[in-house]
Amino acid sequence: MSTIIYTRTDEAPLLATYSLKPILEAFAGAAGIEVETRDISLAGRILAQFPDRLTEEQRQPDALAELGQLATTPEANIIKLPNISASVPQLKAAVAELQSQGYDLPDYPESPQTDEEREVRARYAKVMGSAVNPVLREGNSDRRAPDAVKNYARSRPHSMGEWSSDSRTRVATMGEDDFATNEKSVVVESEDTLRIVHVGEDGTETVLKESLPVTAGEVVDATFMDVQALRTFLAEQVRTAADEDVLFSLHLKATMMKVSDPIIFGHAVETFFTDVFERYGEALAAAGLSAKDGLGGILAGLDALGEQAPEVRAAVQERLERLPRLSMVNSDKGITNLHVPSDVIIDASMPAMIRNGGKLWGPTGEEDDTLAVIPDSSYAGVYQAVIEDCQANGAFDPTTMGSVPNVGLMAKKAEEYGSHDKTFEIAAPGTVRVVDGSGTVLMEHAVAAGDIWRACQTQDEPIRDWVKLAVSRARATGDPAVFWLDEARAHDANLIAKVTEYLQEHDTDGLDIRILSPVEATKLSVERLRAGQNTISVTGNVLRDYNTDLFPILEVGTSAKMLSVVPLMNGGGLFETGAGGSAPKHVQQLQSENYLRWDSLGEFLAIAESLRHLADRDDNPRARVLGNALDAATEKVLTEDRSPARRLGQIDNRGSHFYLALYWAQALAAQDEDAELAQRFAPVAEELSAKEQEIAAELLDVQGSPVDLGGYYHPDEDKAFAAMRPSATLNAVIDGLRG
Ligand SMILES: NC(=O)C1=CN([C@@H]2O[C@H](COP(=O)(O)OP(=O)(O)OC[C@H]3O[C@@H](n4cnc5c(N)ncnc54)[C@H](OP(=O)(O)O)[C@@H]3O)[C@@H](O)[C@H]2O)C=CC1
Ligand SMILES: O=C(O)CCC(=O)C(=O)O
Ligand SMILES: [Mg+2]
Repeated sequence: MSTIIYTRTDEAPLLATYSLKPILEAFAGAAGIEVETRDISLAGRILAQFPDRLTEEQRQPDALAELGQLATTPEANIIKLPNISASVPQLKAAVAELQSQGYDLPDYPESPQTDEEREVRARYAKVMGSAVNPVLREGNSDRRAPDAVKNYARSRPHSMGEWSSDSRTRVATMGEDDFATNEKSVVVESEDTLRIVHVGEDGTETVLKESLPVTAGEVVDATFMDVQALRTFLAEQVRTAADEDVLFSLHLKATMMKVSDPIIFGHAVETFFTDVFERYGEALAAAGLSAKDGLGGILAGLDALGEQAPEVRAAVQERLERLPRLSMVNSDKGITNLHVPSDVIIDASMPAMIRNGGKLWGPTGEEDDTLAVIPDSSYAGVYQAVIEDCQANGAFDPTTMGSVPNVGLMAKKAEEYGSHDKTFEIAAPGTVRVVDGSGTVLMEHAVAAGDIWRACQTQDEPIRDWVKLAVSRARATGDPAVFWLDEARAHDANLIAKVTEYLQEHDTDGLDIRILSPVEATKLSVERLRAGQNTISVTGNVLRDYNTDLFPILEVGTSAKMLSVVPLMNGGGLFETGAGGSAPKHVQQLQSENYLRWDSLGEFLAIAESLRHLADRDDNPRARVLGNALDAATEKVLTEDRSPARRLGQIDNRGSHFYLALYWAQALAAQDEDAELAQRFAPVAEELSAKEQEIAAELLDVQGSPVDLGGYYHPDEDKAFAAMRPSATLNAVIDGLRG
C-alpha cells in the first residue's frame, strides 16, 4: 500500500489540519493510499525528549528522528507543514502549557548550575530554533508560484502600498567587522575530523568543538561578528533613526539562527535601552532577566525585582517616549519590535514592509518610513536594492509583473542553516582556530570577549545536486537562471569554482545561466520582474529563505501559495506547504472570533505533488488521477474565489476545504481515465453540491464567538476537531467516504 506521511505541526497549519486531513484521508483512501500522521509539533518534540518523566499514556515517540531517517530513503513521501521554530519565550510558554495539562516537565533552566540542569537544558536545546527543517531536508529546494496562482494574482491583484520617491525608508547594515566581511573559507580535500579551539592570550586552549566531521570536497567557512563594532553600529542607528525621525526596526532570524541572532537581538535591546541597562542591568541579570529574551520577557519578569520594579518600568516607559520611535508588532497592545526575538523574522518582515510602501507601524499605530536595521551585510543589500527600485519606479504591479522562482541549496544542512552547533559567544580574548586532523590550522580569527564566532559547512554532493536542479528548471522553463554568488565573499568564491565545474556536467546549450552577486542579481531580477519576465534565482540556503518570501509576497500577496518541493537526494519526496510560517495571529483570531484566515493553498499544491510522486514510484496510476483532479479543484477554488477571505462572515479556511472537496469530487467524477474512480465520486459530488447551501450555512453560523481549543501549543483533540469540523452535514459525507 502507498503511504503519505502528513505532519502534525503547530498554530494555524495545525488547526487547518483538523479540517483538511479527514478530507485527504477520504479521497486518498479511495485510491488505496494510506495517510499517516507524525507529530513534529513543538509540543510533540518537547514530550519526546522526556519519556522518563511521563506516564505510559503521555509518552510520545521521537517522530522527527524517525522522519529524518525516512527522508534518506526512496520510500519517503512526506507532506511537511510549517512548524514553530521556537525562541526561548515560545519554548517556555509551551512548557508551561504542557505542565498545566499534567505533564511533569522540568522548567527551562535559564542559567543551569547543576549537572542535572545542564542535562535538561541540553534536551530543550534539541527542540529549539529551526530544529525540524534541517533534519528533513535531505534534498535541495524548488519553490515557485504555479501558473494558476500567478494567473489569479494577475486577474485579482492583492493590495499594494504606494511607494513615493521621497520615501525615507532604507536598510542600515554594518559592512565591516561583520559575518560577511570576516569570512574565511576552505575546501577540504578528503574526509577528516576538524576541531574548533580557542586559544587565550595566555596560551590556554579551550576546545569549542571536539569533533567536526567533514567529507571530501566540503566547503567549510568560519567567520565572526565583532561585538564592539556591532554595538557601535547599533548605537549609531538609534541616533540616526532619531535624527531622521523614522521608525527604528530590527530584522533578524532569531528562530533559525538560534545562537547568533538572539545574542544580536540582546545587544540591540541593551543599546536601545542604554540608560535602563546602565542603571538596572545588574539587578535585571540577578533576577534572571536577559535582554536576549526581549523587552517582553523583561517586563513580564520585573516583579522579581520587588520594590525596584516600578522604577524600572518607568525608566523603560520614559525611554519609549523619546525618539526614535520603535516600530511595532502590535501597537494596540504596545508590543514593540524589540519585545520578542521571534516576533519579527526577517524573511517575512522585510517583504511585508516593502509590500506596504516601505512603511511599518509606529507606537500610536501610525504608518511611517523606517530605518530597517540588518546588522550583518551578507544579504542586506538585496533588500536595499529592492527598496531603491521601488523608490525610483513605484510599487510593483501584480497584474503585469513576472516571477522569481527559487532553486535553493539546503540539502544535508548546507550553509548557515543549522550552523548553531558551531556558533559560539566568545568568553575571552584570543584566537579561534579551525584545525584539521593532522593539526594544521585551516582558518583562524583574532577575537575579543563577546564576539560571535561561527563555522558553517556545505557538502559537495548537495552542491552538485543543486546545480543539476538549477539546470533542469532552466531547461523546463526556458527562463534564465542566475546563481546569486558574490566572488568577493570567501564562501561564495569557493562555490563559484564548484558551480563552474559542475555546470560542465550538463547540457546547457541554449540556456541562459549566469553568476551574479546578490545585489546585481536583485537588480537584474527586479528589472525583469517589472518587464513581466521570469528569472530563476539559484541561491544558497539563507537567500533561499529570504527570496521565497520576498518575491512571492510581492507577486502573489503571500508565500503561502507557493509550490515548495524538495526532491530528496535518495529518491524520496518531501513536499513542503507554502514558503512561510505558521501565522500565529491567525490562531488568535480563531480563538477570539472563530474565524480561521489561514489559506491552505500550499497544502493543496503539496498534496497533489505528493500524489503524483506516489503514482510514479509505486506505479499507481490512480494516484495520478487523484493528484491531477486535485490540481483542477485547486484552480477552481482560486477562480471561483473560494479561498479564505480576511473578514468574519465570509468563507474561511474550513469553507475553502469544503469547496475543495466539492470540486475535487466533481473533477474525479468528470475524468475518464479511471471509470471506477469516477463512479465512486459521482455521488459524492452530487451530494456535496446538493447540500452546498446547508453546509455553507453550518460553517458560517459558528463564526463570531470565542472558541476554546484547550491549549495553544497542545490543543485538546476533541475541542480542536469540534471547532474545525463544525458542519455535521459535511462531516457525514466525508466520514461516509472514509468508511
Ligand atoms: N517552514 C517552516 O516551518 C516555517 C516556520 N516558520 C515559523 O512560523 C512562525 C511565524 O513566522 P512568521 O515569520 O511570522 O511568518 P508567517 O508566514 O507565519 O506570518 C506572516 C504573515 O504571512 C501571512 N501568511 C502566512 N501564511 C499564510 C497562510 N497560509 N494564509 C494566509 N496568510 C498567511 C499572514 O499575513 P497577512 O495575511 O497579514 O499578509 C501572516 O500573518 C514562527 O514560529 C516561525 O519559526 C516561519 C517560516 C517557515
Ligand atoms: O526553519 C525555519 O525556522 C524557517 C524556515 C523557513 O522560513 C523557510 O524554509 O522558508
Ligand atoms: Mg522562510
